[in-house]
Amino acid sequence: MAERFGGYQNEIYLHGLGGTKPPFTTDPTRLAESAREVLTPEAYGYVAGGAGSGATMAANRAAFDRWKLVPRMLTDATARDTSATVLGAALPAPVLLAPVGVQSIVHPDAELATARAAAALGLPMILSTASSKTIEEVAEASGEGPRWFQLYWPADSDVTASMLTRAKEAGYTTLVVTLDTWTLAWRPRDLDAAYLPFLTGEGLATPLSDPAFRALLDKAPEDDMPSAILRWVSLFTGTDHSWDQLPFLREHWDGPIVLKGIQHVDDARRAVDAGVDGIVVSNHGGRQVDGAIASLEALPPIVGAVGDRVEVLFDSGVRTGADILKALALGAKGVLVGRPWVYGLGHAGEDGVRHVLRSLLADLDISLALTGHRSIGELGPESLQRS
Ligand SMILES: Cc1cc2nc3c(=O)[nH]c(=O)nc-3n(C[C@H](O)[C@H](O)[C@H](O)COP(=O)(O)O)c2cc1C
Ligand SMILES: O=C(O)C(=O)c1ccccc1
Repeated sequence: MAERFGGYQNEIYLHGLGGTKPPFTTDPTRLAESAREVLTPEAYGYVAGGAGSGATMAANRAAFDRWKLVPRMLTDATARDTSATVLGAALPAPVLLAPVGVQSIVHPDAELATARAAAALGLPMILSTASSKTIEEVAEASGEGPRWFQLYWPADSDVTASMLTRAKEAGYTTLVVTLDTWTLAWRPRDLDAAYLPFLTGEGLATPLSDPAFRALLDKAPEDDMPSAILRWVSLFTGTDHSWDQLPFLREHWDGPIVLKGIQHVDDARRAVDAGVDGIVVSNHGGRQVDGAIASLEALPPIVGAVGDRVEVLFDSGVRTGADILKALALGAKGVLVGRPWVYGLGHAGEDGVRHVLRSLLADLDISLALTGHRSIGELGPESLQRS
């Protein structure tokens, strides 16, 4: 395991010896601007944008800056191990690909490319309900890689049950239920461009191919796409569910269930009471509630309240290896990463996703070493100082 990910640094330098540079930047802070050059303005705006004024997106980053790592010396971190077990899955690092819908807007290979890149590294790709390739197609592309499925919970129980059955049959083991996007936020960039990718039918591959969904339609989607799209939108947006409906998901799912979008300590407690296996402390990358607290600020109190009863994962704003160390030191068992690899996908499909993930994992491995830790388990509050 030692040096497995950090080895990407050597690989890049050795290529440099032959005059070859990496495919695009290794600088996580420059990924967005470099992707802007290769994406359409609408696609870029959709991926990079946040809700409202962007205040929550900025707060997510500012919160990481308030925590600083305190390096330790002479700890013999030459041989180290980034592996971790997340919800029963043994992973080479506690890093997951956050569910991201409609990937065809950034690259035609879309979720298939992402699935291949994730599988090659052994990291779970959490497949969005709003994918531009079907669950079955993406499962096949995942090969031996771990398969997690994200549910946007439709307002129809037959459709919900059908999609869960398909996911199970396609080999998905862990269910991530996203709670914070039961309706779309006020997103000025997309509104100004009158742009909503799934209103073109992109991102609806799974529902459009679903027998229970098709049974609700008067005409097949192929014969009347606008009606099919509107029907889907009415099922997935505008209707919220309630805590007492969670047993329905448990009845239709055998593996771990994770609730994504938790920010309040009391909701974390309710999740525990509901008997779920994990939660993702997330504000959807600042794309939903403008003016909400930074997701990293929500993490420590939630870990304090429920961390011993449920696995707490984290996302929103993770960009660097140091960010991952900080979230893990504050008690997260794993982190989800969203936009960075989407930019990689836009740049170069599967190779682009791989480059971004390998860069992030190498940065994680090297940062773990240079702060004096030999394993993920050694990280804790004493690894950090708040400033
Ligand atoms: C373009 C885009 C599409 C997304 N689609 C979904 C989705 O389909 N389901 C979901 O649960 N979260 C979705 N998210 C949210 C991510 O899963 C994740 O919470 C967020 O991107 C994390 O923040 P980060 O981008 O700062 O890493 C999306 C995010 C982006 C940027
Ligand atoms: O844009 C998003 O953040 C998102 O979660 C989403 C919602 C519906 C379809 C695709 C993505």
